[in-house]
Amino acid sequence: MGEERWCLVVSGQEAEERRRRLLEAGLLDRRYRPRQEGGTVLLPLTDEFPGAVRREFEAVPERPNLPRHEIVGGIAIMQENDPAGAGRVLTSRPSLHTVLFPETPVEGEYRTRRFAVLAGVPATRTRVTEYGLRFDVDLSLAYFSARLSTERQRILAAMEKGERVLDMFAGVGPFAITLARKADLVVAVDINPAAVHLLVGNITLNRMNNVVPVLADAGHLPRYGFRPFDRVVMNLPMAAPRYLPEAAALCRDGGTIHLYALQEREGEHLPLIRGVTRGEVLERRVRTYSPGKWHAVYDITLER
Ligand SMILES: C[S@@+](CC[C@H](N)C(=O)[O-])C[C@H]1O[C@@H](n2cnc3c(N)ncnc32)[C@H](O)[C@@H]1O
Repeated sequence: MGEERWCLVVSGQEAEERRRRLLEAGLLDRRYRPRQEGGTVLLPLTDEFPGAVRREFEAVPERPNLPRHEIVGGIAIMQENDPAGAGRVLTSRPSLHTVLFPETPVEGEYRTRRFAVLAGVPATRTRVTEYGLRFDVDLSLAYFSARLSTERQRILAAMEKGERVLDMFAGVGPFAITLARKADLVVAVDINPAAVHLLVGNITLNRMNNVVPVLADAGHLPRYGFRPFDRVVMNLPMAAPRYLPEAAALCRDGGTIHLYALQEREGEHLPLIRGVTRGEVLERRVRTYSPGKWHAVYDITLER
């Protein structure tokens, strides 16, 4: 069949999480294709590892040198306006139906982009699978980024079962629906009607009966009489700090606020956070936005 390699044998359920962790640690051998054996998944390793066993693997066929792109479901988003390269990207994976080039940056209140179609069928709508959940997205109508999937899993892991969660800037629902796996209730708010329309579809698609979609301005939420939440997610890096007073008013004492913010200095938003809240604050870098600027997340645990 193939070549004998070291590998880890994991259950189907934990395969995606283990694959991601091995990849992050540089231990997954990407030259070979993971494969199933009975009810288990075999993950090829770059080296011998405690618990590793020897199995045969098929090598992944070499890909032609492709231009840089990001994949969102069946759509590839190119970094350069390169129609010839787009054609090669399109044929590199059978799952792709469209290759787009962003003509604008992420902009406006709805945080959307305008795209040119470089190859494939002219579409901005696609279905994304993330950790077993499915999301219908339309990249020209509502924001979506697959790059935040690790963040969603981090918050899910930090949650207790049965929490009440508020997602103040929910978009098509990736945080809200992910966190609904553990939450008792998730209130998912967005100001963009197209995002809320997709969110409603995604709630149905994932058979969630504990997510309440709300079309509203997050700044108006304190006046709607919600009972305080255990956790508030604020994923609007350009402007979320402005809404911290509302988030603090909606979060219970001892609850947690996850504030995503764009910054160019460590601790840039700490003075504002200290001015509005009391409690423990942990700051982490999430991803680079542009040279010298990054998205940070501040996990704020309110004092009891
Ligand atoms: C960066 S996107 C994040 C969406 C989603 N959390 C995700 O991870 O895909 C921010 C979202 O906030 C929404 N938004 C912007 N201003 C808002 C406001 N004042 N109230 C509620 N939603 C708002 C936008 O429409 C957009 O969908």
